[in-house]
Amino acid sequence: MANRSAAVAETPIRPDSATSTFALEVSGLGKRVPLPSGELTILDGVDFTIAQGDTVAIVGASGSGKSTLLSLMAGLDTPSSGEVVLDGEVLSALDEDGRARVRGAKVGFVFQNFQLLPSLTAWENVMLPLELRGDREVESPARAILQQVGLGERLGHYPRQLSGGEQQRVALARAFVTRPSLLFADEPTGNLDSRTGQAIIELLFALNAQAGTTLVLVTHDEQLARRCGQRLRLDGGRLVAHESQAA
Ligand SMILES: Nc1ncnc2c1ncn2[C@@H]1O[C@H](COP(=O)(O)OP(=O)(O)OP(=O)(O)O)[C@@H](O)[C@H]1O
Repeated sequence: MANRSAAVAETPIRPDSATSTFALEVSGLGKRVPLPSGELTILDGVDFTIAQGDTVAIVGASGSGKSTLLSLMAGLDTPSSGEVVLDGEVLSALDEDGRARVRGAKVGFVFQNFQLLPSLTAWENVMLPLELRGDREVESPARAILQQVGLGERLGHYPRQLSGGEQQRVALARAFVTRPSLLFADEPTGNLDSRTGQAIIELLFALNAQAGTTLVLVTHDEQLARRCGQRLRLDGGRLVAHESQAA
């Protein structure tokens, strides 16, 4: 674990864009879905701002709307009301192609269940976001970041040949290879044993420290939430607390 963090710290990386005052501005955000009997309100009137480089945990009981909020912030879903401004881009003003462009340029996303493509090797999985945005140079940056997460010897291995923690490190490498200014992670340690989860946490914060990437994490893990500079607490789809860590 210590060696992996040290390896990460050796090669500084910088996000391509970090120009706006706020990495994220969320105002009046609401999400409602139709039900046979009416409408379900998942999020209601959520407001907050996050500065570039902050580390933020979204916490709350199961069903409180955490994953929905994360998807809206990352432009993976569209709100019923309100607005998300991501690194200066008003997401609600964009169509799906526009949101995909913003995601490709500014956002990395880590899912709880890794979501690696099983038919691609670790290296190919990490090259994919670079290929999708049309980069000409894909092999070398993908190899470099896999080396940074300690998987330089496993480039040609398929997800089924990797442990859960190794797959999550590939997923982290895939999320970071585009040098996003914001990284969103939904329960990044949720499927891992505590020791492997701890290694992933160290890796996330090492990448944040060296690259200034804003981290926004949904988590039930109190230890991880305490490591973050801010905590957003949801209850029944409403933001009920926005706490900053004591220095
Ligand atoms: N597309 C949808 N259609 C209907 N209900 C939905 C939809 N998306 C989310 N929900 C409901 O909205 C509520 C909030 O869901 P969400 O996944 O955001 O919660 P969460 O806080 O992340 O929960 P958990 O901690 O269990 O993952 C849940 O009751 C969920 O069933």
